[in-house]
Amino acid sequence: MSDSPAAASVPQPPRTQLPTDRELVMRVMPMPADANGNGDIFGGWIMAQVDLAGAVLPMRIARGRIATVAVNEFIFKQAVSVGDLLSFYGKVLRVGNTSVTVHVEVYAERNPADPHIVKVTEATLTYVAIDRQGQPRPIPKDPPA
Ligand SMILES: CCCCCCCCCCCCCCCC(=O)SCCNC(=O)CCNC(=O)[C@H](O)C(C)(C)COP(=O)(O)OP(=O)(O)OC[C@H]1O[C@@H](n2cnc3c(N)ncnc32)[C@H](O)[C@@H]1OP(=O)(O)O
Repeated sequence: MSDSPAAASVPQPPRTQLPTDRELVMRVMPMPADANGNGDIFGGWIMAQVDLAGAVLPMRIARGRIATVAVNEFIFKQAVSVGDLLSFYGKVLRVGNTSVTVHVEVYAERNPADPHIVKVTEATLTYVAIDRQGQPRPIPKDPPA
């Protein structure tokens, strides 16, 4: 019960708000099949979602095929639970000759009876624009038509 003294003493992650300075690139809700033996969501499942979400802005910029070349940083700040609504926000940090580096923040919306928004994960990833042979190609400089 949430109003018991024992539950009241369980530390809760800080409440926060969804960011307004970056772009919402993906939303997804983890399912029971994505959970580990503790009932939390597998870190590997979260990493796969971050890879997909992180690709959205670089793909727009590269205007074509890209490949993940590096996960520069990955932080699991809070556990994710079945039923959390996960929102992925992206921000471009750097556009190079052939690569785009993005920062992704993941927020969980949980507990509809007493809504909480919690930052659960953040990561920095680099994607490379590739041609049909899988070789790096220059990022287009001209704006899209
Ligand atoms: C319209 C829009 C809607 C979009 C809606 C989309 C929805 C979303 C779709 C999902 C889209 C798929 C998203 C998943 C994509 C995979 O899962 S890809 C699978 C996993 N990745 C791979 O298999 C890649 C394997 N690696 C390779 O093939 C080669 O290493 C690569 C990537 C072609 C690069 O080749 P290379 O010869 O190593 O490249 P190199 O010339 O040394 O460096 C190229 C650039 O990478 C940078 N780089 C190299 N190493 C590093 C490093 N360790 N750290 C940082 N940067 C590095 C270099 O600095 C260079 O950058 P620039 O200075 O040119 O800007």
